[in-house]
Amino acid sequence: MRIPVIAGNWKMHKTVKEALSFLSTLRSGSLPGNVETVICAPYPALPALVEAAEETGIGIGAQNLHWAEEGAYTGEVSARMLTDIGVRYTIIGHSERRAYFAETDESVNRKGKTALKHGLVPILCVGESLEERESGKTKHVVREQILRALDGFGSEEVKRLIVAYEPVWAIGTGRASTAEDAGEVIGFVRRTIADLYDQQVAAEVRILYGGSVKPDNIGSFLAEADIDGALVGGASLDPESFRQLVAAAASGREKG
Ligand SMILES: O=C[C@H](O)COP(=O)(O)O
Repeated sequence: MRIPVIAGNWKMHKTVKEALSFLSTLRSGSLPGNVETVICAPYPALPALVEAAEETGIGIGAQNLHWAEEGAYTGEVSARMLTDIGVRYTIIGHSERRAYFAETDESVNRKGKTALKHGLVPILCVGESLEERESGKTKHVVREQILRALDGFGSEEVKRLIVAYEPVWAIGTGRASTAEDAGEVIGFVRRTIADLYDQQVAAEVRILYGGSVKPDNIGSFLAEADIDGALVGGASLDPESFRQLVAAAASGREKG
């Protein structure tokens, strides 16, 4: 059975103080235990969040990492620096990094390998632009992103991955995909993984939807057989809204 995942991506929001205040509010209520709950925060907040999240069951993640072990890469952060402070997840290939920071499928692939080597769980983001969608290329684009990102990955590595399907046009726009469309693309991603590996591997990989997920629409996404949770931007910034997202995932049915 696949455990559902709710991952918040705070993007470039929250100082250390604001991050700790969020966690303190979140901790003041109960969080269900049968959901893998993750917060991907800006680097400066990570050490304090890891410490504050101890014994809460909440995993802390980065939003990016560098693929090299170490070296002359000004401004970058390595996998070892993240694991050293207790970070357990990292987003790779978010569309904002692809669009604004020249992230390529090749760098995403290298980052994924480095993350796995160091025991981090990569949250691999894929998704098509509006233009690609309107020209009927969604599945082609997503398949290519998956093939290139997973190039050279073994079955055991892929099982540890979390994939997030995030159509670029749905991110931060308030215009979410329909649950049916998202379910169809995510089913296609699972079949692509089954073709590349096998059914068992595909059945174990958690695949999330991301793009304008809110407490009032998450239920429809979670009702889709292949959708295992959500990667959430805006609605993860408020502790009450984030709690509602986690609660919705906890009340869903088991999948896989
Ligand atoms: O990583 C999260 C996504 O970019 C979704 O952001 P959003 O929920 O603000 O649309």
